[in-house]
Amino acid sequence: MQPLDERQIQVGVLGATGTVGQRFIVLLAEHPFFVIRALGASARSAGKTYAKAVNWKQTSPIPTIVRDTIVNECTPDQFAECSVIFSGLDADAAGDIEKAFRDADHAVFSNAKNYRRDPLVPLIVPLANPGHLNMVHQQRSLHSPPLQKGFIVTNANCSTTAYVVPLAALEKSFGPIESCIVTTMQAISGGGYPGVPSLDIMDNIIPYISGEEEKIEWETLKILGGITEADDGTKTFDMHAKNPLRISASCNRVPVIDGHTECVSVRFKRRPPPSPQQVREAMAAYTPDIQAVGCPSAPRHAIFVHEEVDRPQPRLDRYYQNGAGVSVGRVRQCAVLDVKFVVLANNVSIGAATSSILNAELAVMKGYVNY
Ligand SMILES: NC(=O)C1=CN([C@@H]2O[C@H](COP(=O)(O)OP(=O)(O)OC[C@H]3O[C@@H](n4cnc5c(N)ncnc54)[C@H](OP(=O)(O)O)[C@@H]3O)[C@@H](O)[C@H]2O)C=CC1
Ligand SMILES: N[C@@H](CC(=O)OP(=O)(O)O)C(=O)O
Repeated sequence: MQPLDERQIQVGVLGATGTVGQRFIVLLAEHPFFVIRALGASARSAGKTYAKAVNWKQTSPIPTIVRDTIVNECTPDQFAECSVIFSGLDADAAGDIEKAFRDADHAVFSNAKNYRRDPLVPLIVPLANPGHLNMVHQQRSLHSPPLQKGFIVTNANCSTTAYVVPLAALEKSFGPIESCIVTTMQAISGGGYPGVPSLDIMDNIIPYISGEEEKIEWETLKILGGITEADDGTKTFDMHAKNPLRISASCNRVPVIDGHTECVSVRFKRRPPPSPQQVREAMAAYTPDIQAVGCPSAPRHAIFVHEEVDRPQPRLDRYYQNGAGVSVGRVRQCAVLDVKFVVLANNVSIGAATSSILNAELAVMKGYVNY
């Protein structure tokens, strides 16, 4: 394990052996102030060294700082020294485990779907709605008993994350958006390891991903909606209720390993709508607040806008800004709605682990993490 200095914050990774967990390990091993202190996975892995427990699928070797770390079961007593907990847990296990860690006063940054709809839990895509982080005060104070340090923050479904970044840029410059149609082409790694059987996905497209369309349609409203504050100071997520946004999502699994590509059409409330060129310029200039705060994992540019007619492509563009930015291309007029474009995001980076790390960096910088 690395030596600690006063600037460093000890973190634990739950689901450390999984697809998202491995990406956490790669990113955290190089992090300027988070230091991996403890790893957790299922009873199948507990008691083994990380190198023995994991089926490592990354292109770089297992970082030496975790190779010989013994994997624990996911119980808070094994993570007492960790102020921050990153969760890449399977959703079947995440509900009870993440709650136990929050109740034990840990700051939990989760990728799982379990708490995304909780009215006190921020659902944060760091390149879109970092301001929702301030809901954690209310989450702590309404907890019984009130919590000093603990909270849960979730990131979104990886397909939601990809297209909500350009949507946030368009809302900011030309909003409100009135309606949106999105068709996804999702990578196999989105389903975790081993994922869809090779005989199903090779030479094929599967036009169904269980629960995915509903998640995209619902999560977008929470992310792009603001927070309403009542006279007594009580806050609620407004679910885009002031300007109802209609969304239709169609989801497909395609034979790509990493990188979700999505075709998006948008209609604005304002008439006349912005031109494709205005949309291109607004996306390229979009600067989310996390860049101003100086989060070390923030991409220099949130959205790269391609001029080439055949971009973005997963093989060429999924590592843009180390997987932390999104790539947009083919911005053009839509004959049915107003404007259409293609967006690509790395589902295991900004779609998962990178978003959690950015959310945690923001929480540290804003003073929400006590360590
Ligand atoms: N892959 C992606 O692109 C995205 C994934 N997500 C979400 O992130 C989470 C992780 O996904 P992914 O990495 O793909 O999944 P994987 O199936 O690859 O990994 C799941 C992890 O959870 C652990 N686990 C399973 N059951 C238990 C249990 N009962 N107790 C403790 N640990 C357990 C596994 O440990 P062990 O190895 O010991 O079995 C493994 O570390 C999921 O909730 C997923 O929905 C979100 C956005 C994108
Ligand atoms: N279902 C997504 C990944 C995922 O796990 O999503 P969620 O965390 O919303 O269940 C995909 O297959 O690409």
